[in-house]
Parts: sequence; structure tokens; C-alpha cells
Amino acid sequence: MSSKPQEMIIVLDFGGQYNQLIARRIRDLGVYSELMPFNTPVEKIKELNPKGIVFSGGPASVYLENSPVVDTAIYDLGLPIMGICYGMQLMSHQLEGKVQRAGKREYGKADVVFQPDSALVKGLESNQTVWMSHSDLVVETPTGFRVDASTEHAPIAAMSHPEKNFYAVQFHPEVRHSVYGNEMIRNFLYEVCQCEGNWSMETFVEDKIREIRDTVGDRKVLCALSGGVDSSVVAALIHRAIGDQLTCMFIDHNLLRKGEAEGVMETFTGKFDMNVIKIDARERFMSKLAGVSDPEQKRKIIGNEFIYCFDEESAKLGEFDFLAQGTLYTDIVESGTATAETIKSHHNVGGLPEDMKFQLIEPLNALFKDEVRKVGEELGLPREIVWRQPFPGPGLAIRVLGEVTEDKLVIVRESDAILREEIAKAGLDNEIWQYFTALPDMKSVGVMGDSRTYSYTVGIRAVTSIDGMTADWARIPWDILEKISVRIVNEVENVNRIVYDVTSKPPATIEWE
Ligand SMILES: Nc1ncnc2c1ncn2[C@@H]1O[C@H](COP(=O)(O)OP(=O)(O)OP(=O)(O)O)[C@@H](O)[C@H]1O
Ligand SMILES: O=c1[nH]c(=O)c2[nH+]cn([C@@H]3O[C@H](COP(=O)(O)O)[C@@H](O)[C@H]3O)c2[nH]1
Ligand SMILES: NC(=O)CC[C@H](N)C(=O)O
Ligand SMILES: [Mg+2]
Repeated sequence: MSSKPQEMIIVLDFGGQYNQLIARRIRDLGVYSELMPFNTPVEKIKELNPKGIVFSGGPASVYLENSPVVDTAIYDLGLPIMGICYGMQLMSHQLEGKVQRAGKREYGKADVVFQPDSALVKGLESNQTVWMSHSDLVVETPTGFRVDASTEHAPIAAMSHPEKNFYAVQFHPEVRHSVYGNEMIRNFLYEVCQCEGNWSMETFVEDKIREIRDTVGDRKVLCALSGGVDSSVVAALIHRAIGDQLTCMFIDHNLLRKGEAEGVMETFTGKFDMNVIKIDARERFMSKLAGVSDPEQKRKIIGNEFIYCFDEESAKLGEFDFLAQGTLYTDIVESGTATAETIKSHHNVGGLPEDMKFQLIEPLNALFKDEVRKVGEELGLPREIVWRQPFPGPGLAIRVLGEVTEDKLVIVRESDAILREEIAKAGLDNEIWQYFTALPDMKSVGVMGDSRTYSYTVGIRAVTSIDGMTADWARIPWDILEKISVRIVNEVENVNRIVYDVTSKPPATIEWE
């Protein structure tokens, strides 16, 4: 499901770190935008009928063999194009300008001077601070292009072909350090692409509802419901679209937090007028996980088992052609794409079995968590669902490092419950984005009641974030950490040591597996 009835800007992805931010900024400026692989066929682009295209940054060098390129037919579509960093270099290279390695690399802030009549800086100051990250440079513009801006080390820091509506910048307008970056993107959207700006969460909801109705017709949809933000929003959206053609299925795989199974059923059967079924799949997940300790293998087993479970259980209820999931863009990019490396296979993307028969409905798959929360608010979902902390589908299985056993699950479940209780008591639950305990496969020596212990260490992880793509460790006050530590060691058996994870993402990730 990716047909877009509205104005759209396509961002072609050349593998840069900030690419997802480009699409994000464009949406924030009121125009729908999606990131797509750089090799998306021109035919597909034409079909989507975008108002313009952005070429993103990326780590490659255009003058080397096998670097990613676009089909040159793209330049003949008559569409505005904006090239950013690698995107600028590519435009220059393919239109027969010249790119070479720079004498001096530029990383970080740079002062750029624009020609005041460039469309990108309409209404803005010509002297600006921008953020650079490159070691190659355009040294000759292609025929018909003009130089729009320079920095000390980059005489061609921006260029354009105004008749063709091609614009290119060596710096990164999508990052906040580029002071007028957002305004330059706005100028590209509204001055160059002549967008109207008809995208908002409200129109997003309307479009998705229409799209779901068109796709589903009178058939039935099974929604994988975890009670988390994403699947709750998906369920509400689909319910609005097709009413009781929707059945939600919540799986208890024995990897849930304390009280979660009961809590989710209570919320959904009490507050919503939806069909929600709980499946007890504790046995089957545990038996499949027995003896497995590799994180990726665990994730794939869980992803597969989810689908087999949905398949078998839904067959008992009738015929379901569609499976709806709360997949977000983050899940997709971390699972690995044509250009992005696999960081971890999210169960709902990289963990799906090849022989799956359902057709997927994933209305949120271009969005980030904070955008999904806005959709949830737009749909009128209760605060406690919209602002719930994320909980991964593979659940406690990726918080018990190595092999998952009942004994170890008890330790994470109980310690997590204490952590959550204390964080709530301290009133920190709205400030901290996600918080949980993890059980590294590690024992150490302690002394309790004059006796030697040789027991497990529990790790506390708490992070602040906006979208889960990057995160910082939360500065929980020491006295609260102390309370949590004392309670866990006293109340959870087989634990004699607590550590606090003080790494951000990157270089770590939020979950430990
Ligand atoms: N226990 C479960 N039962 C049924 N479906 C699940 C379960 N856990 C996860 N899923 C499915 O996998 C998807 C991805 O999980 P994920 O944790 O990213 O999203 P979420 O649980 O909806 O939201 P949140 O990120 O807030 O936890 C869910 O949206 C849901 O469709
Ligand atoms: O549904 C999910 N299925 C998964 O397989 C999965 N792995 C990580 N997460 C959640 O994603 C966010 C980013 O996690 P990481 O920094 O650990 O990659 C964090 O919020 C994680 O809890 C998952 N969610
Ligand atoms: N950030 C980028 O897009 C870098 C592009 C190119 N590899 C350079 O170093 O100049
Ligand atoms: Mg979840």
C-alpha cells in the first residue's frame, strides 16, 4: 500500500545517515513525502506522479565504479529535482559536470554565501551557516547550470538550472545545524515545485481510510494487536475504515511484561467496540526458542512464529486475506534495505516467513513514532495508549540475552515491574521515552546475609528519544536509581548486582539484542 492520492515528493535514498530526516522535514512542511530506493524505476516514479524529487546524500563517490546512480531518464521527466550532497555530485556527474576529491574535507559548520536571486534563498539572508559532511566536490557545473553559493573550501557549494528546476546543494539542509535549512526545503517545495501543502495528519487519516477501503473491499482483515502505540493506531484506523470486517488478535507468547496480557485485553474490550481475541501461544513460542541464543536467530524465529500463529488461529474464524501490522519506518530501515545495513531484524519486517500468505496492510510504514502519536491523537485515542512507552514485539526474549528460559524470564519480568513502578512513582514516566531491565548472561559474586552469593546481574536501560532512531541515556536521579537497585536485589530472587547502561544510540542501540 503506497499509492498516494495527494501531492507527493519522492526522496531517492543513496544511503546517507540523515535521509529519513529529509522526508520527515518535507512532511512537517505540509507535503507528503516518502523515502524510496535510489534504483526505483522511472516508470514507478511516473506512476506516483510526484511534484518533485530529492536525491539524498550517501557515502559513495560518483567517480568510482559501482556507485549508485539514477536512470538518466529521470532528468527528462520535467520534474523539479533537488540534489543534496551526494545527490548534488550525482546530478553534476550524470549531466556532465565534474566531481573530484576535495583538497580539504569539510565536516561540520561552514559559512556559505548565496547569490541573493537563487530561488532556494528567497526571503532569506544570503550569508548563512550550514552543515557540511563531504570529501568530494563539484568542480565544474554541467552546461546550463549557474553557481548559487560558495564556502571557503567549496567554490561550488550550490548550483541550479532554473529553467529545468534543478537545484543542488553540497550541504545538508535537513539537519538542524543548517540554520535556514528548513526554509530552503520550504522554498524548494513551494517556490520551485509549486506545492500547495495539502498534507496534514488529518488528511493522512482520511487518505489512509480511503485507501484501506479501496484495498479491502468486502474482505476481512486480521490486525496484529499488541496494545502498543503503533498497532493500536492501526487498529483504530482500520476499524474506522471497515468496522467489523476487522478482527484484532493479541498474542501472549510468554514474553510479555507483568500484567500486560490482562491489561491489554481490559483496555481493548472495555474501551473500544472492536473484536479482540487473545491467543495463548506461550507453549509454542517457548519450545521454538529452546536452545537458541543468537539474537538474530531468536528474532527470526519469533517473527515466523507470529505469522504461523496468525495463520492457524485466523483460519478457525474464517477467511482473512489481509494482515495489518503497526510497522513504522524505523522497523524497516533497521531491518535493512537496499541501501541501509541490517542493524537488527524487527520481527514484523525482517522476521517474516517467506511463505506468508497474507497480504500486508501497513498504513504507518513511512512514519516515525512521534508522527504516529500525532495520528493517534487525531483519531482520539486515549492518552495512556498514545503516550505508552514502546515495547518490542519479541518482548522479553530480546531482554534475556542469550538463551531464553522460564527462570530468566521471571527475573526480567519482576525487575521490570519494579522499575516501572518506581519510575511512575517518581513521576518520570512522561519524561523517559523507554525504560526496562535486561538480563545479561552474566553472574557475579556478592554477599548477602553474611553468605556468599553467585547470582545474576540486572541491567537498567532508560533512554530519552523522539523517534527511536537516536537516543540518549536518561539521567535518572541517583536516589531513585538507588531505590530501584535496592528493591530489585531484595525482591527478585537470584539477582545480586545492578548496573545502569550509560550509552547513547548510536553507538549502542536501545534494546540489548
Ligand atoms: N503480542 C503481540 N500480539 C500481536 N501482534 C503483535 C504483538 N507484538 C507485536 N505485534 C505486532 O507487531 C507490530 C510491531 O511491534 P511494535 O512493538 O513495533 O509496535 P507496537 O507494539 O504496536 O507499538 P510500540 O512500538 O508502542 O510497542 C505491532 O504493531 C503489531 O502489529
Ligand atoms: O516491534 C518491534 N520489533 C522488534 O523486533 C524490535 N526491536 C527493537 N524494537 C524497538 O524499536 C526501537 C528501537 O530499538 P533499537 O534501538 O534497539 O534498535 C525501541 O523502541 C525497541 O524497543 C522493536 N520493536
Ligand atoms: N554526505 C554525503 O552525501 C557525502 C557524499 C560524498 N561521498 C562526499 O564525501 O563528498
Ligand atoms: Mg510493541
